[in-house]
Formats: sequence, structure tokens, C-alpha cells
Amino acid sequence: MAEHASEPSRPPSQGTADRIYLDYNATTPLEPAVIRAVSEALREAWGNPSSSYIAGANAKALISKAREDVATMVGGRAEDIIFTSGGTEANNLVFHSVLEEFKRSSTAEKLLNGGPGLPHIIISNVEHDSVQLVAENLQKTGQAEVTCVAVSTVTGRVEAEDLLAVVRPNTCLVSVMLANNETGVVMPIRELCQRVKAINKQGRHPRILLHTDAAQALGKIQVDVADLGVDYLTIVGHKFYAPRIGALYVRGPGGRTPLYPMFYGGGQERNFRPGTENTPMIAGLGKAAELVTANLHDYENHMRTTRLYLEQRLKEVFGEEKVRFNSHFPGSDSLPNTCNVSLLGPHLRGRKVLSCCKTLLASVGAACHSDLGDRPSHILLSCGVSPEVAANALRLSVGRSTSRADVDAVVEDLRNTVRLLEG
Ligand SMILES: Cc1ncc(COP(=O)(O)O)c(C=O)c1O
Ligand SMILES: O=C(O)CC[SeH]
Repeated sequence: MAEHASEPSRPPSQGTADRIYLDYNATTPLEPAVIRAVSEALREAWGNPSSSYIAGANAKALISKAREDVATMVGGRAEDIIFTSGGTEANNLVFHSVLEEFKRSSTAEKLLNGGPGLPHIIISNVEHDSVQLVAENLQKTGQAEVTCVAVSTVTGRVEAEDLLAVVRPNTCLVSVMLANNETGVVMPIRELCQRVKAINKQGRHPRILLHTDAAQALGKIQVDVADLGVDYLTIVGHKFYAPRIGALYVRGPGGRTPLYPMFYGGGQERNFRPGTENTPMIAGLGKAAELVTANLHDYENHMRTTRLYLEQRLKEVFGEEKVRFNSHFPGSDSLPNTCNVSLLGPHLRGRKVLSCCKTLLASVGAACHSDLGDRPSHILLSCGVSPEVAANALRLSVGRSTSRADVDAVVEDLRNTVRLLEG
């Protein structure tokens, strides 16, 4: 029986007792039930899962249960779940496997002899670095041709016609994230997969494989691999109150869908991802997945009503002329929890505002871009946000425990900060 969430945990004080955390797209705290699952596994399932005696069997059983729970969360089969160290590894594993397959398939010979010998990969221009930099490196080192499809500046999404327009005879992978970490825009993955599959049905070789990085969507919106139609789907624990571990969903790993190990070892994960399993973290991932399956509707509703209240309060306090929502793209679906907002004015650069806030803990964009200095987010610029507005962006992402009182306190903090900065 799935356990329903207890009162969601609030970020540990970490010396910030009176601070309010609104950066849940960067990372989330662990649910208390997840902490309990990890602790119990540390105590009771320390054995090597490959050992035949009881200590190993206990660990193996926990891992099997977690695999089932993660599969249930994404609507897949347990045998299609491969545990990884996190989302970065999962994303790299997809690109590695697709290139290996291209090299090994007979098709490559024909292309090598009769046409462009390199595999062609299509990604969007708003992907996480663990997709964008992988593709960039493959191109720089002459291992693949890469096309970055620009998202529409009207919808913030990758539009199917734009993607199909850049498909080539040697295209072998389309990788587009399910939801963007800065704008919250949900990409039309189901439509993209349907359109690409129609091309595959014409009997072309290589088959175009389909990957989506679902890191920011899991735990916020329904994710169903059958409905989406993807071959690969990236799972990132620390975005849905699980530990820093991840998984890759592969539809028929090593059979229907190619999957090749990036390194070799003791045969774990059916040789797709060897290394003695991190049982406690896997147990935590499974428990967090179980909570998402049991509570997603409530999580989503709470985050959406809280985010909408935040946006309403920002407009009331600052006036509609001073507030620009960079996460509003009419007609596009968006994550329930993400509010990307710019407070307009020459003295209100996002980083400056956040550094002066006494209560709010948030970011101006992706945590892994925090060293950008004062340069505005390329994600926002790619979505058509002007440089002066993007420079003032605040990425506010609410969580399961964010309350209206938290929102009121954060908006008051922002009001005081703006008064201070505008003199
Ligand atoms: C969209 C997206 N993809 C991939 C990752 C990388 O996951 P990990 O931090 O587990 O490597 C993250 C978060 O860090 C992310 O937000
Ligand atoms: O968006 C974030 O902060 C996580 C990816 Se770097």
C-alpha cells in the first residue's frame, strides 16, 4: 500500500532559520519518509546485493522494490529502469548508447560509404548542460553533427515543424527536455514523438531514437512513458524529494532500444551500469517515487495554487507595469511551481535583489549557471526575453511545503528590498 506523505519537510535550517526557500527547481529536501527509508536501508540492507546469503538478499529485495516503484511513477516496466548516479550520468548514457549503436549498425557503413558518415543529433537550445555540453563536445570532437532547434519565442516550446525541418538522413537521436528548469515551460514531447515516429515508419535507417530529460517534470506533473512515446527518459531524484541519485528509463534496454555501458565491472544492472549498487540511495529514490505516485494530484494542485497566489501578490504589491512574468507563454503548458519574474528597473538586477533579500532564498536561473556573473540567462534570451528584462529575472520555484504565509513574507521582503535599492 503506497504510503501517503506526512507533512512535507521544510528545508533544514542550515543556519537560515528565518529564511524561506523558493528554489525547489534547483534541489529539494528529502521527505521524512524518504529519510526513514534511507536510514533503514543503511541499518538493515548493508549486504552486497549480489551475495546469496540473507544480508545480500535483503538488499536485492529492496532494490527490486525500488525499481518497481520508480517504474510505476513513470508508467513503465521495472526491467526498463536502470539506476544511475543521477541525471547527468543518465543523459550521458543516452548519447553514448546512441552513438555506439550508430557505429555498430550496418547503416553506418552505407552512410560512411555513400553519404555523411557521422550521426546527426537534434537537441533544443534550452537543454540542461548535461545534454547541451555532451552534444557540443561530440560536435567539437568530430563524433557527431548536432542541430540545436530554437524554441519559439511565442510559445517557449520546441515546435514540431521546426524540429522536423532539420531532420537529416543521418539523424539518429532527438533529445528535448520535458520541462524547462528556468521557464517551467512543458515541451510537446508526445507530439514530437508522434511526428518523428511517423518518419521512422517510412522504414528509414537509422531509426530516430527519442529521449526526454524529465528531471524538472517528475513530482510536479504526470509523466507517462507510454503516453509520451519516448525510448529514453531521464529521472533525477533530487528534484522530487529523493536523494542525489537517478535512473534512466529505457524501453527494452539492449533489445528494442540500444543501451551500451559507459564503463565495465561486476555486471550489476545487467551490465548496463556496473558497480555495487547504492542500496540506501536507491531505497530512498523508490520511496520518493512511491510518494509521487500516491500524492501527485495533491502536490500539483498545492504548488499551482501557491504559485498563482505568489504571482497575484507580486502584481498587487508592485503593480502590473513593474512586473514581467518570463514564465508566461500563452497557450503553452507550464510546471505548476515555477514563477520566473523580472521586477523592472535599472537598479533591480536579479542577483543584486536576491543578495539584499533578508528572507528569500532563490536564484536568477539554473544553479549550474550561478557563476555567470551579471550575464542574463541564455535560456531566457533564447525564449525571446529582452536582455534588460532577463538581467532582472528571479527564478522562484515553490515546493510541497510552501505556504501562503511564506509567499506573503517573501513578497514583503521583495517590497522592502526594492524600496532600498530604488532609494
Ligand atoms: C533539467 C535537468 N537535467 C539534468 C539535471 C542533472 O541532474 P543531476 O544533478 O542529478 O546530475 C538537472 C539538475 O541538476 C536538471 O535540472
Ligand atoms: O535549474 C537548476 O537550478 C538545476 C539545474 Se543546474
